Amino acid sequence: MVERHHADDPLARLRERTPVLQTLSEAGAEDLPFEGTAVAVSSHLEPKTGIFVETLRDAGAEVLCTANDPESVHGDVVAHLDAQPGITAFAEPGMSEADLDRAHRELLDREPDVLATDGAELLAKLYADPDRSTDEIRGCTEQTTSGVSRARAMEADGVLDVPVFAVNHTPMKHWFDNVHGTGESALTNVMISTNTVLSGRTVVVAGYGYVGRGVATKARAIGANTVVTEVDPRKAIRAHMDGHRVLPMDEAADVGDLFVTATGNCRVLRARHFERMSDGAMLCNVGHRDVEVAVAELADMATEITDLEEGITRYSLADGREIDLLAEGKLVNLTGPYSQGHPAAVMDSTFGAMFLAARELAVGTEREPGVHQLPERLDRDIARLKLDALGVEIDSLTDLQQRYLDAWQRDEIV
Ligand SMILES: NC(=O)c1ccc[n+]([C@@H]2O[C@H](COP(=O)([O-])OP(=O)(O)OC[C@H]3O[C@@H](n4cnc5c(N)ncnc54)[C@H](O)[C@@H]3O)[C@@H](O)[C@H]2O)c1
Repeated sequence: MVERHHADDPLARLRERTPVLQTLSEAGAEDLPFEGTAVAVSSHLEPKTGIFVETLRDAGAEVLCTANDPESVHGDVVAHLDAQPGITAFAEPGMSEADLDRAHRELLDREPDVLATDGAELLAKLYADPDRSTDEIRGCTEQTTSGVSRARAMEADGVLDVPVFAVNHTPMKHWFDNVHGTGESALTNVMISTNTVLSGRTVVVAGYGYVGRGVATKARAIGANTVVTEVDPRKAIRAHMDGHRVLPMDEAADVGDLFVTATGNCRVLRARHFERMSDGAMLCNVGHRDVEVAVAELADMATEITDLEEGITRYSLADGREIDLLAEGKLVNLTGPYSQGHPAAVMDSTFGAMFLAARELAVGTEREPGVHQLPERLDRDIARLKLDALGVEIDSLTDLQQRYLDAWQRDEIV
């Protein structure tokens, strides 16, 4: 992980590159929509999250921030945030999973009104403790695919009694963040940390959702041969029609040079696949935490495990093959040695959508418990702010065009 060294303000450089959040921050400082509201932010505590936290605070919130992954806590960001009025950090660099668990409990003891989560861990902790009341919680806004599926699982179990906005599922999030942000940052990290050229190599991508599609498309764009594995027939045909080779993982294991898991699922790469991989194969994960590669099975097969360099662990197998695991099977774009997460330009719209979702929970009409789509008007608001920031202008419908689209007897109009 790269610590930044802007002595006085580690967020300074990123403020310039997050125009959507800066606009929301300026408007929020006038209206103070979050006044009297405590917002708990649980995310990767790195600079872009820091900007999000400041934006909420500028708009009147008391912000309680914590990590969702101990590996992605940036000490300079935490110190900078914690020193500001209206912000309390419940995280520290080098913390263990047990420390993080304790930090989450301490944060929840402060009884936040709104949760803004990445992975829904804080939401799950809330319901895991039967002594905690959710009566005063106005809702949660969830940023990522895995967190939304977790919230849906809570809803299906009849546990969830607050509204959750599935921010991941709004177009202004997953069209850009999952596809371009993860796609580019994952491959960049692999190439830098392994000093590898991917052109001409075979990249196997497990999962062809938004993230997998981004990784596979960008890998092919830089000259790699791409193979996709899937369990959903529609996603598989989409990958096929997009020009990737689709194979079961048992066969893909034979041909891959680099394997990238992007499924949100567990044990996608496991012993039966490691047995077939070629010498020098590299494995990494950009999907869900550290469960997509069965690292313990790889360790069981190894006669020697060497920390080759930061972020690369080499597993030497009895038959002489060596397999390199990147970032210990954790998210390579967020916890790898050179990781800076997603580019600021992408997180600007993601956190912009998170901000509007949290504001809707704080001051909008009360919603039923359950998982909700972000209202389309808010998604469009983010798109407009983003276009303004880019200086890109678009056309608008003429009155006649609008009437034409609204009519079913169209011959009378044209
Ligand atoms: N690293 C990051 O910065 C980052 C950013 C965004 C999302 N994510 C995570 O990436 C994961 C994928 O997100 P998404 O938006 O693409 O989700 P998605 O639901 O659109 O796609 C996941 C795909 O994986 C497939 N899949 C499930 N199990 C599989 C298996 N065993 N083998 C092959 N394919 C399988 C599914 O059919 C689906 O098509 C999630 O865990 C999400 O939280 C990570």
